[in-house]
Amino acid sequence: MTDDPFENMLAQMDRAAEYADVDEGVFERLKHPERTLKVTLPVELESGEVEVFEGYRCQFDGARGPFKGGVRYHPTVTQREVEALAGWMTWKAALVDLPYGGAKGGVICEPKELTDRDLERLTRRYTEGIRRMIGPEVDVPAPDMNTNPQTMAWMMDTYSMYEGYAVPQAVTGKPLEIGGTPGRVEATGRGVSIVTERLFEYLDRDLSEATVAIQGFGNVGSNAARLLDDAGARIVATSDVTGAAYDPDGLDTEVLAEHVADGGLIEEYTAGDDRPSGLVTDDDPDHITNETLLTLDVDVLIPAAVEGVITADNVDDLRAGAIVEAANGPTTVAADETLSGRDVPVVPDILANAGGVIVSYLEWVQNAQEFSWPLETVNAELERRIGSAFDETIARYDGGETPDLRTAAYTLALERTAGAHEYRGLFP
Ligand SMILES: NC(=O)C1=CN([C@@H]2O[C@H](COP(=O)(O)OP(=O)(O)OC[C@H]3O[C@@H](n4cnc5c(N)ncnc54)[C@H](OP(=O)(O)O)[C@@H]3O)[C@@H](O)[C@H]2O)C=CC1
Ligand SMILES: O=C(O)CCC(=O)C(=O)O
Repeated sequence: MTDDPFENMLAQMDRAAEYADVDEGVFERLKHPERTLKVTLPVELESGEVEVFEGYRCQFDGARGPFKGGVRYHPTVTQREVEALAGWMTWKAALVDLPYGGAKGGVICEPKELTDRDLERLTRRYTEGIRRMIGPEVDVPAPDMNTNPQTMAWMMDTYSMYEGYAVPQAVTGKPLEIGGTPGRVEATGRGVSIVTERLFEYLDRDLSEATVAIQGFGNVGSNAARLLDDAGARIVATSDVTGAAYDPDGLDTEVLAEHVADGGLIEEYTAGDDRPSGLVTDDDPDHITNETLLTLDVDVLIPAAVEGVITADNVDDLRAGAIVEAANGPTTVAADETLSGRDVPVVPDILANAGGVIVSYLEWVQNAQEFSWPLETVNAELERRIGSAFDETIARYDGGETPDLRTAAYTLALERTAGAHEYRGLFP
């Protein structure tokens, strides 16, 4: 088995193809990204030093509509990773039935070592580099790891400067002041929370008695933690890259979020005195490794950081009752087969983390309409769309058509994407 995320995505497709009604020629086509642009990005840093970064934008498949997908800033970005992430975006958009194809962008950099001004220059350089490839009807970037509304504002501004007028619809995940939608910042975490609640309903288990461990406490992990906490679940562990905090009585997700927002590391987190949620614990949390967090005996494990963390090497040690994949690609195919054999429900990434792209779509629609919706409308539409994709996935799995939820989700996504290709035709 492989650590290569692209190979992992292909293996997931192969696994699902056994159960999907897809033309062989079209299926072969779907294994190849449409195009990937590699850009060289010289940036004069605030220190006066010039650093040359490398970035990518991959457009994986555009049969169903404009390409859509986030931009990641991370030291471990590779072309293959960006191509895998663009593939997963394609299956995600198809599964939740958005009129989009899939894309992804990435820049190899360590954002923690860059100042805000460095990040702005890098973002503007990157946007200029991929400018000819993106646009409201062509390819619409959004946030992913280590990018945020400010990054999207710089992208929107750079794109707009070249067009000569403001083009809010060119990116999503923007600040409200320039055409962002209420609800996008927390949308991915909200979607994770909704599908976890739906899974518990389906399994006839009680979420208010459930313990949850979340790897990663960034945008997605922290919002999922807060919303699941609000839904009554007990968040017993979470982490950043430095390590995890674990308290079997439950962590105070509000205090923890403040600690992280103030620049604190999870490995430094202590319970402190200020507990606004009223949660009572006497002790500071234990500090454990990210690897140990994955093996905790919890009702739900939510990987919400990087890909390839649940593998053949640790799957036998996993004790979680269910897995909800907030991160993209956290489980390798080898581990997946073991979990499927053990009947551990795994809500796949293309469903579990689709809340982000759903609300990005709602932002894009509002920009096109030059009209803005209230938060309640956005959240209700998110819940309706992700709930409906959840029901369709369950219907395919529960009827015995597929061995697990991932295969069920992939068969739906592959059939929809292949169907678009069949109607449009493979040849110009
Ligand atoms: N943002 C979005 O809307 C969407 C994101 N996703 C996926 O969700 C995942 C998280 O994204 P997001 O929350 O936006 O990213 P953030 O950058 O906001 O947060 C990432 C979190 O993961 C931690 N982390 C990074 N590397 C590791 C590692 N090697 N081991 C353990 N923890 C690590 C980070 O710690 P530290 O802060 O110390 O670096 C941080 O807590 C990604 O897989 C992303 O692709 C999916 C759909 C949409
Ligand atoms: O909001 C979007 O358009 C895409 C978010 C994203 O990158 C993802 O779902 O992985």
